[in-house]
Amino acid sequence: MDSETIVDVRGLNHWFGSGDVRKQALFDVNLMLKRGSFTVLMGPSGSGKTTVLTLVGCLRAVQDGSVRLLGSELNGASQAQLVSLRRRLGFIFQAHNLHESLTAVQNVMMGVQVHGQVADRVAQSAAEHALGLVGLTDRTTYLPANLSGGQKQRVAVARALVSSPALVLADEPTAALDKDSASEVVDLLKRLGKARGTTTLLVTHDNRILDRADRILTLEDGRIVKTEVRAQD
Ligand SMILES: Nc1ncnc2c1ncn2[C@@H]1O[C@H](COP(=O)(O)OP(=O)(O)OP(=O)(O)O)[C@@H](O)[C@H]1O
Repeated sequence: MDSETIVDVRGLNHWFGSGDVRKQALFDVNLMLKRGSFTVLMGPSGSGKTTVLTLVGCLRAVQDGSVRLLGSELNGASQAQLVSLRRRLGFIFQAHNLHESLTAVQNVMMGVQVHGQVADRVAQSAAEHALGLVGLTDRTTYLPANLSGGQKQRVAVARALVSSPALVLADEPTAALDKDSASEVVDLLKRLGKARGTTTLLVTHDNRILDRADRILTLEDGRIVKTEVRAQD
């Protein structure tokens, strides 16, 4: 795998449950993400999108097939290896998952401090910078309760990007947002990702996002049934 390939998934199968209720959720999934690309994974509810994202994100164990992430094979990797790889990723979820008792800047600082011992002063300055990039310079001391849905999700984007992860995994990041906020959040992810060479894999039902993607993969019943490549500026 060359250094431009961030994720390489081959022949990935996955099952949930055991015995009579064992059910196959993924069938022979193959996908490759190149450095700096912005890929959207779409498909109906239950088609397996979140399962793919959680396997690539080291959030569940690979059962069958190969997932190479940043040059490391996840199938058979130890918990310690998975934890250390997970630290190199940024995650954004549908619900922003901010800590309600922490201000915007403190939430983003946590994105720096999960990576180990970083002086508060250094983490704070990185967090303030990241909040500036998402247009929230004047909201750094606000608690989540005093921010709009779009602003909270922008804080979540800042938190995911603050430590310059190689790969950002986003699961339905715009589901709870109105049209304008959704566009803003996706544009930010795309623009900041391109500027920093971050690779993005974004799971969505949201058709409003599709014109931003370099590549759109469609999953149905656990299989990738379509790959569309979009010309980008
Ligand atoms: N923890 C689990 N236990 C049992 N079955 C599961 C589990 N998680 C997912 N599944 C099943 O695996 C299949 C794929 O689910 P997954 O959540 O990946 O789909 P999805 O495309 O992300 O759906 P949605 O858009 O509704 O989030 C579904 O049939 C689902 O019911």
